[in-house]
Amino acid sequence: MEYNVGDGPQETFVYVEPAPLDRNNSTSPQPPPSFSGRHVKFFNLLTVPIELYWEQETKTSLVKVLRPLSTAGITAFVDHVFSFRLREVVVERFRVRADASNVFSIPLKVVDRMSQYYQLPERTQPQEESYQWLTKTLVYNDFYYNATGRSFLSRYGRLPPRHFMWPAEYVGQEHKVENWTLTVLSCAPRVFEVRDFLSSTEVEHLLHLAQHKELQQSQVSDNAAANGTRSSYNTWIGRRESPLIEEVYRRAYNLLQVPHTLDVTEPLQVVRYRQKEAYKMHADFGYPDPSHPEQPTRFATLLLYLNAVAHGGETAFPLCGDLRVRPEVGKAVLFYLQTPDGNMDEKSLHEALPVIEGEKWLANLWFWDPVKDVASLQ
Ligand SMILES: O=C(O)CCC(=O)C(=O)O
Ligand SMILES: [Fe+2]
Repeated sequence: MEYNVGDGPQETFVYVEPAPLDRNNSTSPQPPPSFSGRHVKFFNLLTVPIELYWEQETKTSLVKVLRPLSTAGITAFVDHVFSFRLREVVVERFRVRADASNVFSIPLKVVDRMSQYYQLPERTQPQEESYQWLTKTLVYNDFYYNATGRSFLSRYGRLPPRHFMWPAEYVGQEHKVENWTLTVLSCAPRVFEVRDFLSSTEVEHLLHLAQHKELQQSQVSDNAAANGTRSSYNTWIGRRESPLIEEVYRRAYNLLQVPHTLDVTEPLQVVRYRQKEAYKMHADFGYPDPSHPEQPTRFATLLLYLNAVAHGGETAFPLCGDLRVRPEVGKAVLFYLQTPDGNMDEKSLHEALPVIEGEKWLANLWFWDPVKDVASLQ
């Protein structure tokens, strides 16, 4: 794709999603989404915090406060309206669209005028750097959206993922790693299942370790918006807690073909959902500080199901038809959070449906690209 973000014409590789194939190599249409929502990314280009509100007919509610020169992402429904407010004044309104990019900012041409009008502080040197990256990203997003039909949810200049990605050319395609088989459940996003990834001894061991720790109410990074988003409890299990756990990590690294030497994962997060508990639609990736040269963020999620749920509790991927994965003891599900050009994959939005009967136990293992750097997230 050719583009120009102000440094002269340039060319780059962008990922255009291929039509999925069926087993006979003929193209089959991508199933339509069963969810009328989108991932929405907001940019604050000002040197002061900006408040993001959700505007409903009868009330408005604060979603979050964006720090100066930062970005934030949320999941929202098409046609919902949001606003930026500065000193209680609405400075911009945005409507979530089904047929356009949902990357939103105060228009570039009014940033300076607005800064003067409100007598905002001048940009410091690090803020100036972030400002340059963010404005280039906004310009790049227009080119990217035209070429790919997707919003550019990464930062301009971010490299493609350094890690290997398994191809997903058709549903049912299989890849073998050691004694395990990755079976493609969806091509966009790339979702794979691996049955019997954990032995029953490993599952019992993980449950045993988790049950002996104190479970905490699950958190999400953006608290204000998240009230009611995630109702489960969880705890964390580090790699070195036992030889059996170390073996699970080793196998997971092999499954994804990522280097063992790098600190590419977070600790295992074991989650318990009781009846009615759920995790509403969300993205697992986050946004690093725009000035961070590596732009570290989550790259892939490996879900490990630790029990079979009597009723409910499926993991749903509603932006690729209505894929629902049923928990089964020892089953793993791998999905990528990025596309091969380093963009964040909006289609990886997913949801843990409410448990209707029984309990659900699951572990998340999050892989980072290039390496874990939680402190970089805004
Ligand atoms: O519980 C599940 O099925 C998915 C959990 C999840 O998406 C998360 O914890 O980020
Ligand atoms: Fe998730």
